[in-house]
Amino acid sequence: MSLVAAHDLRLSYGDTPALDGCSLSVEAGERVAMMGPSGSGKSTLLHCLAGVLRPDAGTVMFDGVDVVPLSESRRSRLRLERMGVVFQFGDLVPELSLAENVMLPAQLLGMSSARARSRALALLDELGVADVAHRRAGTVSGGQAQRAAVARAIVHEPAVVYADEPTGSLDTVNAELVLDALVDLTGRSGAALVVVTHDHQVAAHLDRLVTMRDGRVTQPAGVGA
Ligand SMILES: Nc1ncnc2c1ncn2[C@@H]1O[C@H](COP(=O)(O)OP(=O)(O)OP(=O)(O)O)[C@@H](O)[C@H]1O
Repeated sequence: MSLVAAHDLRLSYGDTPALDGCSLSVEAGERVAMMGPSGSGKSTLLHCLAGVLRPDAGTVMFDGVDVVPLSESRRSRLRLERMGVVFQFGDLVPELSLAENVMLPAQLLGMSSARARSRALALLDELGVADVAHRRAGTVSGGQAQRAAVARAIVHEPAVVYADEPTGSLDTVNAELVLDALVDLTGRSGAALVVVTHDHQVAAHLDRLVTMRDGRVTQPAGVGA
């Protein structure tokens, strides 16, 4: 059984179809790059997989449970317990320090402050931002914030991390650092990873590339050629 299995998803924003019979499966521990033209539905799919958006039709099985019919609070709880998310512009709490932001999911899941703090600091150290761990998130650079967002997505050892253009707002050096960190940390923890990217080099580092077009996952042209 796949860890994630989305089947025949349909979702429209008013008259605009974003997903049109979209299906995707992700195995436990598998790392998948998702590419496709702007507007092809990548973000919408990721948000459905993470249970943030509810499709108009279709199923999103996560570890054997269809998340679509679940209440918003149950989807939030499942996301907190089993998933990590990183979005393009991060979404850290600006008034909290980087360390406090990273600690949040672990603390919400009942980890003691001391243990959550030491895990957060170890991750931030590994990501090269230990020196700014105590700075408020609103006062650090985009690259530093994005590395903290990666740490926050992984601190509670989720089964899957969804990353939506996590490096889109970063320069090349920071983009590489953030992606390397995502790939490395998910690899070591055994988490699956689905990352939306426009960068073919990133895709080349992952287990599988899927492309989206017109609200559907298609096979990439030329695979195996
Ligand atoms: N909140 C929204 N309201 C209305 N239409 C939306 C909304 N979000 C997305 N859309 C539309 O849904 C379609 C799919 O958008 P989506 O953001 O999922 O694509 P994407 O592949 O992630 O694009 P990009 O690479 O530009 O981020 C597009 O036609 C887009 O304009």
